[in-house]
Amino acid sequence: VLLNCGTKTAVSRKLILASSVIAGYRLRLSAILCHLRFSSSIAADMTYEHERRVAELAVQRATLLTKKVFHEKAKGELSKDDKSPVTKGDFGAQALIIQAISKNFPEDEIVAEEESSELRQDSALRSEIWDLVKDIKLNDQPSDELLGGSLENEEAMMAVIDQGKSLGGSKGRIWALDPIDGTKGFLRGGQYAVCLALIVDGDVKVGVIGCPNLPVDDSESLTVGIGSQQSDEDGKGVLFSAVQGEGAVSRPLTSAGLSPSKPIHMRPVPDVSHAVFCEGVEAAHSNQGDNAAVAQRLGISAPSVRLDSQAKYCSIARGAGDIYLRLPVKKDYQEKIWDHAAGDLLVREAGGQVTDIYGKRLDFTKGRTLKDNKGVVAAPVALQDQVIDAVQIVLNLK
Ligand SMILES: Nc1ncnc2c1ncn2[C@@H]1O[C@H](COP(=O)(O)O)[C@@H](O)[C@H]1OP(=O)(O)O
Ligand SMILES: [Mg+2]
Repeated sequence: VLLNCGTKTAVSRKLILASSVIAGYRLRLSAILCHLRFSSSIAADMTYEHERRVAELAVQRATLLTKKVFHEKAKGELSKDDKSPVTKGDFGAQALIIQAISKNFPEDEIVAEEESSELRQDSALRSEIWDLVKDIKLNDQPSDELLGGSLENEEAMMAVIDQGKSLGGSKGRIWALDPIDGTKGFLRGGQYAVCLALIVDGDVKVGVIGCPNLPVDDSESLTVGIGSQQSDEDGKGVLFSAVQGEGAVSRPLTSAGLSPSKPIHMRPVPDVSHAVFCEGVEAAHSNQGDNAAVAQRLGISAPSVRLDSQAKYCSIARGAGDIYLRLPVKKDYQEKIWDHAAGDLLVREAGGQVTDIYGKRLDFTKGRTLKDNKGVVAAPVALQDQVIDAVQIVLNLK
């Protein structure tokens, strides 16, 4: 600009012109930046929506299989202490869910509870499971198509089951899957859950839990305890989900597409002595004596609500119960990541905190197990320190 200028006035005029051009560019640039920032904030809000939807539908579809197996058992088609319903449900649900994950997210790793060697040696069991798996569909074409259609044959089913062998770790996208959590509950007609979570670089980003035997009505769930046989009637079956930073929701399970969801929250507990605590039914999985001693120290006189599976995380996340205690029975037991990842996020997104007995957050970066944690303590954020304090006194940790 300056090279072509003649007089002083021309120079200053041209300088003014040049600076207004620059100002114009600046304005446009800031508008572009603003737009970019706005669209990236929308993008951030939408993050993991696809993963959540696929996970919700995959879990919902898998519960169709587990319920079918449960009905066969309930009709007496299987002997009472026959463990095969669990085996069929476990393998079948794992195959259906991994198939949906690997169709939609082929690069992702999967840490799942089962592997196919037992099936490879038992052709009768294999074909029974295949008969179930090949026919399970959501009664809603777009939802079914999103999950990527059916598996081709028994061999494909076993290959898909074995995609769950990842060793986990601190890097990358890793799904943690428990096809039937709470197998004892499943067998006795109590609570069980189909659980799926996406962990990214060690952080749980998405958590989905299907509880076919939990009442849709939250207020009824406190009455669901040991041996209550609340299974598989109308009004039962809840699908829970959470995405990090976006809260937690629940909706009734259906046999088709997703039903409308509602947000869920832990309930406020102004006085810890009024809290209701949940624990497992199985005395071998958590120390019920220590759990009771903690409750007593906190002044809680109400009896515990006993539920199998991650239904405990779900129950407190929706305010049907407040505290979940899982105090260790065996010193050397390492909790599995698929038993906790989805529930951990669900409770934290509903206003709770989840730690181990030392008050340390669950660490999902250590492989297939939570080897740096002991036990689980989940409570509303405001109560967590108080509960941990009581746990540490009871366990002589302080
Ligand atoms: N000693 C143990 N301590 C804690 N959890 C255990 C123990 N043994 C098994 N589990 C796991 O507890 C989970 C069920 O928990 P809950 O009692 O709350 O329903 C199951 O996934 C089961 O794993 P697995 O399936 O490998 O037996
Ligand atoms: Mg389990």
